[in-house]
Amino acid sequence: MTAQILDGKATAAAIKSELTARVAALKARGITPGLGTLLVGDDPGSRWYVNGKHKDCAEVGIASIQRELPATASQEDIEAVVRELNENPECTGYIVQLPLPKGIDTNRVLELMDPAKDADGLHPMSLGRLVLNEPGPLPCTPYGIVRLLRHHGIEINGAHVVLLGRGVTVGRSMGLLLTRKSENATVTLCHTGTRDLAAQLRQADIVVAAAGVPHLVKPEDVKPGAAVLDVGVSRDENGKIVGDVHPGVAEVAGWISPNPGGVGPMTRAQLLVNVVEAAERTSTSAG
Ligand SMILES: Nc1nc(=O)c2c([nH]1)NC[C@@H]1CN(c3ccc(C(=O)N[C@@H](CCC(=O)O)C(=O)O)cc3)C=[N+]21
Repeated sequence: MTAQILDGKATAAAIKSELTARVAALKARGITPGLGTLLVGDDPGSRWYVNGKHKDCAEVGIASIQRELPATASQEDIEAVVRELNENPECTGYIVQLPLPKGIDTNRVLELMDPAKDADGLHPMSLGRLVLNEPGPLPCTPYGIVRLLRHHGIEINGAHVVLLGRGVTVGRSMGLLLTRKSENATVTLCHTGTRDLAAQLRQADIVVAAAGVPHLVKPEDVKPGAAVLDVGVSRDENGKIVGDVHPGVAEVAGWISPNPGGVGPMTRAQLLVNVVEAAERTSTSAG
C-alpha cells in the first residue's frame, strides 16, 4: 500500500482563491486588508519566508507593509516598530518574524502587539481565547492542518491524534484546538519526556510530527491507514529539508503530507485568513 498525498499546495490554492473573493468584497466597501511583517536581522531563511508571505498577499490582493531592522537592533527599537504597526491603520494584521536575535525578550515584544492585529494566532490573548472557546485568530499551522485533513475528507471527530512536540506554535496550541467540541479529537501530546513513544504512536489515527527530529516517525510505529503530517524542517548537509517522518512511512500510512508541499503552504494560507478575518471584524465593529 502507498499512502495518498495530503496536497498542501493545492489546498492552499483553494483557500487563496476563496480569500481573493473576500478581499474583493472588503475593497468594494473601502477596506483594504494589509499584512505587516517585522524582520529583524539578515538570516536568509527568515528573509525567504517573509518574502513568500508578501508574494502570497499580492496573489489575493492584500496590501504589504514591510518593516526591517538590523540584527543589532535593541529591545526599544523593536518595540517602537511594534507600536507603529499597532497604530498604522493600513496594517490590519501583522507578524514579528521569529526567532528574534539573542538577548531580545521575545515574549515582551509579542505581548506588546495589539491582539486585534495578531496574524499568527499566538498572542497570549489569542491563546487565552482558544482555551476559553471564544472567537479569535487561530494558530496558523494547527488550523492549517485541520483544514488540510478536512479538505481530504479525513475524520477528526472521535479520532485519536498523537502530537509530537510541545512547542507553542504547533504541538501545544494544536492540542487546544483539536480538543474543542468543533474538532472533537482525543489528543495525546508527546515530548522528550515521553517514555514509550512507539507505543503511543501505534494508537494514532492521525500523527502530527513537530519535534524537529529527523525521521523520528518510523514505519513500524505507524498504524496501517493512519494519516501522518510532517511539520519537521531540519536541513541536511546540502540544505535540503529533512522532515520528522521517515520516507518508509508512506508504505504503511493511508495518508501522508509531503514536505515540502504539505503543511508549509497551509501555514501561509492560514496567515492570510487571519489578516482577512481581522479586517472583516474591524469593519463590522466600525459600522
Ligand atoms: N512569527 C512567525 N510566524 C511564522 O509562521 C513563522 C515564523 N515566525 N518563523 C519561522 C516559521 C517557519 N514558517 C514557515 C512557513 C511556511 C513554510 C513553507 O511554506 N514551506 C514550503 C517550502 C519549503 C522550502 O522549500 O524551503 C513548503 O513546505 O512547501 C515554511 C516555514 C513560518 N514561521
